[in-house]
Amino acid sequence: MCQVTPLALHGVHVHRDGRPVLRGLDLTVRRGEVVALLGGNGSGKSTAVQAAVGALPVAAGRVELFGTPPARFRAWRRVGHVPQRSTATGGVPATVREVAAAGRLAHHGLRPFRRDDADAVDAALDAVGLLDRAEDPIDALSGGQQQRVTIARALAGRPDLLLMDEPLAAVDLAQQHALARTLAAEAARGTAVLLVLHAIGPMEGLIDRRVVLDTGLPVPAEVAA
Ligand SMILES: Nc1ncnc2c1ncn2[C@@H]1O[C@H](COP(=O)(O)OP(=O)(O)OP(=O)(O)O)[C@@H](O)[C@H]1O
Repeated sequence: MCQVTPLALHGVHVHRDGRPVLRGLDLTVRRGEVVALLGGNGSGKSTAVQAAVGALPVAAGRVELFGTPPARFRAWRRVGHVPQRSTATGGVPATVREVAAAGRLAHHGLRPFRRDDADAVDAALDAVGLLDRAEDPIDALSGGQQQRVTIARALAGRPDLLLMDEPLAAVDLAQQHALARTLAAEAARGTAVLLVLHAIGPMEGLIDRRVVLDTGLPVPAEVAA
Protein backbone atom coordinates (compact mmCIF):
# COMPACT_ATOMS: atom_id res chain seq x y z
CA MET A 1 0.00 0.00 0.00
CA CYS A 2 1.31 3.46 -0.92
CA GLN A 3 1.76 5.62 2.19
CA VAL A 4 2.02 9.39 1.99
CA THR A 5 5.06 10.61 3.92
CA PRO A 6 3.78 12.49 7.00
CA LEU A 7 6.58 15.07 6.96
CA ALA A 8 8.99 15.98 4.18
CA LEU A 9 11.31 18.97 3.90
CA HIS A 10 13.07 19.19 0.56
CA GLY A 11 16.01 21.59 0.22
CA VAL A 12 14.42 24.03 2.65
CA HIS A 13 15.94 27.47 3.14
CA VAL A 14 14.65 29.74 5.90
CA HIS A 15 15.95 33.20 6.72
CA ARG A 16 15.45 34.94 10.04
CA ASP A 17 16.18 38.65 10.39
CA GLY A 18 17.75 38.45 6.94
CA ARG A 19 20.21 35.74 8.02
CA PRO A 20 20.17 32.25 6.51
CA VAL A 21 19.20 29.78 9.24
CA LEU A 22 18.24 26.68 7.24
CA ARG A 23 20.37 26.23 4.14
CA GLY A 24 18.81 23.51 2.05
CA LEU A 25 17.54 21.09 4.70
CA ASP A 26 16.23 17.69 3.62
CA LEU A 27 14.30 15.88 6.34
CA THR A 28 11.64 13.21 6.19
CA VAL A 29 9.71 11.39 8.88
CA ARG A 30 7.84 8.33 7.70
CA ARG A 31 4.86 6.56 9.18
CA GLY A 32 5.78 4.84 12.46
CA GLU A 33 9.25 6.37 12.45
CA VAL A 34 10.81 8.28 15.35
CA VAL A 35 13.43 10.80 14.23
CA ALA A 36 15.57 12.78 16.67
CA LEU A 37 16.61 16.24 15.52
CA LEU A 38 19.79 17.17 17.33
CA GLY A 39 22.40 19.93 17.18
CA GLY A 40 23.88 22.80 19.16
CA ASN A 41 22.11 25.96 20.26
CA GLY A 42 21.10 28.03 17.26
CA SER A 43 21.69 25.23 14.75
CA GLY A 44 18.15 25.61 13.40
CA LYS A 45 16.17 22.79 15.07
CA SER A 46 13.23 24.93 16.24
CA THR A 47 13.30 26.82 12.97
CA ALA A 48 12.91 23.51 11.12
CA VAL A 49 9.90 22.56 13.27
CA GLN A 50 8.31 25.97 12.81
CA ALA A 51 8.84 25.77 9.05
CA ALA A 52 7.32 22.28 9.11
CA VAL A 53 4.05 23.57 10.56
CA GLY A 54 4.00 26.60 8.27
CA ALA A 55 4.73 29.07 11.07
CA LEU A 56 7.77 30.43 9.22
CA PRO A 57 7.99 31.20 5.52
CA VAL A 58 10.29 29.12 3.39
CA ALA A 59 12.62 31.16 1.13
CA ALA A 60 13.36 28.18 -1.12
CA GLY A 61 12.64 24.47 -1.19
CA ARG A 62 9.46 22.71 -0.20
CA VAL A 63 7.66 21.52 2.95
CA GLU A 64 4.97 18.85 2.73
CA LEU A 65 2.63 17.59 5.44
CA PHE A 66 1.08 14.36 4.21
CA GLY A 67 1.98 15.45 0.70
CA THR A 68 0.50 18.95 0.98
CA PRO A 69 2.27 22.29 1.59
CA PRO A 70 1.36 23.81 4.99
CA ALA A 71 -0.47 26.75 3.37
CA ARG A 72 -2.92 24.35 1.68
CA PHE A 73 -2.97 21.72 4.43
CA ARG A 74 -6.34 21.40 6.20
CA ALA A 75 -6.10 18.12 8.15
CA TRP A 76 -4.53 19.74 11.22
CA ARG A 77 -6.20 17.16 13.45
CA ARG A 78 -3.58 14.76 12.09
CA VAL A 79 -0.76 16.90 13.52
CA GLY A 80 0.26 17.28 17.17
CA HIS A 81 2.73 20.05 17.96
CA VAL A 82 4.52 20.77 21.22
CA PRO A 83 6.39 24.06 20.79
CA GLN A 84 9.63 24.79 22.62
CA ARG A 85 9.47 26.01 26.22
CA SER A 86 5.73 26.08 26.13
CA THR A 87 3.65 26.52 29.20
CA ALA A 88 -0.02 25.84 28.99
CA THR A 89 -1.51 28.97 30.58
CA GLY A 90 -1.66 31.73 27.98
CA GLY A 91 -3.15 33.91 30.73
CA VAL A 92 -6.60 32.35 30.38
CA PRO A 93 -8.15 30.75 33.49
CA ALA A 94 -8.69 27.09 32.64
CA THR A 95 -8.41 23.68 34.21
CA VAL A 96 -5.80 21.12 33.25
CA ARG A 97 -8.52 19.07 31.55
CA GLU A 98 -9.76 22.07 29.54
CA VAL A 99 -6.27 22.83 28.26
CA ALA A 100 -5.68 19.20 27.26
CA ALA A 101 -9.16 19.11 25.65
CA ALA A 102 -8.07 21.90 23.29
CA GLY A 103 -6.15 19.13 21.52
CA ARG A 104 -9.52 17.66 20.42
CA LEU A 105 -10.79 20.89 18.91
CA ALA A 106 -9.77 20.02 15.38
CA HIS A 107 -11.63 16.69 15.78
CA HIS A 108 -14.99 17.78 17.12
CA GLY A 109 -15.09 21.30 15.63
CA LEU A 110 -18.64 22.55 16.10
CA ARG A 111 -20.15 19.18 17.04
CA PRO A 112 -20.53 18.48 20.78
CA PHE A 113 -17.67 16.96 22.74
CA ARG A 114 -18.33 13.19 22.76
CA ARG A 115 -17.37 10.22 24.86
CA ASP A 116 -14.45 9.36 22.54
CA ASP A 117 -13.14 12.93 22.89
CA ALA A 118 -13.33 12.69 26.69
CA ASP A 119 -11.65 9.27 26.65
CA ALA A 120 -8.81 10.58 24.48
CA VAL A 121 -8.25 13.53 26.86
CA ASP A 122 -8.25 11.25 29.92
CA ALA A 123 -5.83 8.82 28.24
CA ALA A 124 -3.49 11.70 27.32
CA LEU A 125 -3.54 13.14 30.85
CA ASP A 126 -2.93 9.65 32.23
CA ALA A 127 0.03 9.21 29.86
CA VAL A 128 1.71 12.32 31.29
CA GLY A 129 0.80 11.38 34.88
CA LEU A 130 -1.62 14.25 35.45
CA LEU A 131 -5.04 12.64 35.42
CA ASP A 132 -5.34 13.22 39.18
CA ARG A 133 -4.78 16.97 38.58
CA ALA A 134 -7.36 17.23 35.79
CA GLU A 135 -9.69 19.61 37.65
CA ASP A 136 -6.94 21.87 39.01
CA PRO A 137 -6.42 25.34 37.56
CA ILE A 138 -3.53 25.17 35.12
CA ASP A 139 -1.84 28.07 36.95
CA ALA A 140 -1.54 25.86 40.03
CA LEU A 141 0.89 23.53 38.23
CA SER A 142 4.67 23.76 38.14
CA GLY A 143 6.53 24.65 34.92
CA GLY A 144 7.39 21.02 34.18
CA GLN A 145 3.83 19.90 34.91
CA GLN A 146 2.48 22.58 32.58
CA GLN A 147 4.84 21.37 29.90
CA ARG A 148 3.39 17.87 30.40
CA VAL A 149 -0.09 19.33 29.87
CA THR A 150 1.02 20.73 26.48
CA ILE A 151 2.28 17.23 25.65
CA ALA A 152 -1.11 15.81 26.72
CA ARG A 153 -2.85 18.38 24.51
CA ALA A 154 -0.85 17.13 21.52
CA LEU A 155 -1.47 13.46 22.41
CA ALA A 156 -5.21 14.01 22.96
CA GLY A 157 -5.64 14.64 19.24
CA ARG A 158 -4.30 11.09 18.53
CA PRO A 159 -2.20 12.61 15.75
CA ASP A 160 -0.56 10.80 12.85
CA LEU A 161 2.39 13.20 13.05
CA LEU A 162 3.83 14.45 16.32
CA LEU A 163 6.34 17.31 16.36
CA MET A 164 7.87 17.91 19.77
CA ASP A 165 10.44 20.64 20.37
CA GLU A 166 12.48 19.70 23.44
CA PRO A 167 9.61 17.95 25.22
CA LEU A 168 11.96 16.71 27.95
CA ALA A 169 13.39 20.13 28.85
CA ALA A 170 11.60 20.64 32.18
CA VAL A 171 10.37 17.09 32.73
CA ASP A 172 11.74 14.86 35.50
CA LEU A 173 13.42 11.55 34.73
CA ALA A 174 10.50 9.32 35.75
CA GLN A 175 8.18 11.24 33.45
CA GLN A 176 10.77 11.15 30.64
CA HIS A 177 10.66 7.35 30.85
CA ALA A 178 6.85 7.43 30.88
CA LEU A 179 6.85 9.69 27.81
CA ALA A 180 9.28 7.33 26.05
CA ARG A 181 6.82 4.45 26.62
CA THR A 182 3.92 6.55 25.36
CA LEU A 183 5.80 7.60 22.23
CA ALA A 184 6.84 4.00 21.56
CA ALA A 185 3.14 3.04 21.64
CA GLU A 186 2.26 5.97 19.36
CA ALA A 187 4.95 4.96 16.86
CA ALA A 188 3.78 1.33 17.01
CA ARG A 189 0.31 2.42 15.90
CA GLY A 190 1.89 4.28 12.98
CA THR A 191 2.43 7.82 14.24
CA ALA A 192 5.42 9.61 12.75
CA VAL A 193 7.38 11.39 15.49
CA LEU A 194 9.94 14.19 15.19
CA LEU A 195 11.68 14.95 18.48
CA VAL A 196 13.97 17.92 18.98
CA LEU A 197 16.34 16.87 21.73
CA HIS A 198 19.55 17.97 23.37
CA ALA A 199 20.14 14.63 25.07
CA ILE A 200 18.65 11.34 23.95
CA GLY A 201 18.37 9.97 27.52
CA PRO A 202 15.39 7.65 28.01
CA MET A 203 14.42 8.06 24.32
CA GLU A 204 17.43 5.95 23.26
CA GLY A 205 15.60 2.71 22.47
CA LEU A 206 12.90 4.54 20.57
CA ILE A 207 14.88 6.54 18.05
CA ASP A 208 15.01 5.10 14.54
CA ARG A 209 17.15 7.85 13.04
CA ARG A 210 19.15 10.85 14.21
CA VAL A 211 19.60 14.02 12.19
CA VAL A 212 22.22 16.36 13.62
CA LEU A 213 22.04 19.95 12.44
CA ASP A 214 24.98 22.31 12.20
CA THR A 215 24.20 25.86 11.10
CA GLY A 216 21.10 24.79 9.26
CA LEU A 217 22.38 21.68 7.51
CA PRO A 218 22.54 18.03 8.59
CA VAL A 219 25.95 16.79 9.64
CA PRO A 220 26.83 13.72 7.53
CA ALA A 221 26.01 10.50 9.44
CA GLU A 222 29.63 9.34 9.69
CA VAL A 223 30.64 12.65 11.33
CA ALA A 224 27.59 12.77 13.61
CA ALA A 225 28.11 9.18 14.90
N1 LIG B 1 12.46 34.86 16.69
C1 LIG B 1 13.64 34.93 16.06
N2 LIG B 1 13.97 36.02 15.35
C2 LIG B 1 15.15 36.09 14.70
N3 LIG B 1 16.06 35.12 14.70
C3 LIG B 1 15.79 34.03 15.40
C4 LIG B 1 14.57 33.87 16.12
N4 LIG B 1 14.58 32.67 16.71
C5 LIG B 1 15.75 32.10 16.39
N5 LIG B 1 16.48 32.91 15.60
C6 LIG B 1 17.80 32.62 15.07
O1 LIG B 1 17.74 31.48 14.24
C7 LIG B 1 18.86 30.65 14.47
C8 LIG B 1 18.38 29.24 14.76
O2 LIG B 1 17.59 29.27 15.95
P1 LIG B 1 16.74 28.02 16.42
O3 LIG B 1 15.87 28.49 17.54
O4 LIG B 1 16.12 27.39 15.26
O5 LIG B 1 17.90 27.06 16.96
P2 LIG B 1 17.82 25.73 17.81
O6 LIG B 1 18.70 24.75 17.12
O7 LIG B 1 16.41 25.33 18.04
O8 LIG B 1 18.53 26.21 19.16
P3 LIG B 1 18.32 25.79 20.71
O9 LIG B 1 18.98 24.47 20.88
O10 LIG B 1 19.06 26.87 21.43
O11 LIG B 1 16.85 25.80 21.00
C9 LIG B 1 19.70 31.28 15.58
O12 LIG B 1 20.79 31.93 15.00
C10 LIG B 1 18.76 32.27 16.20
O13 LIG B 1 19.46 33.42 16.60
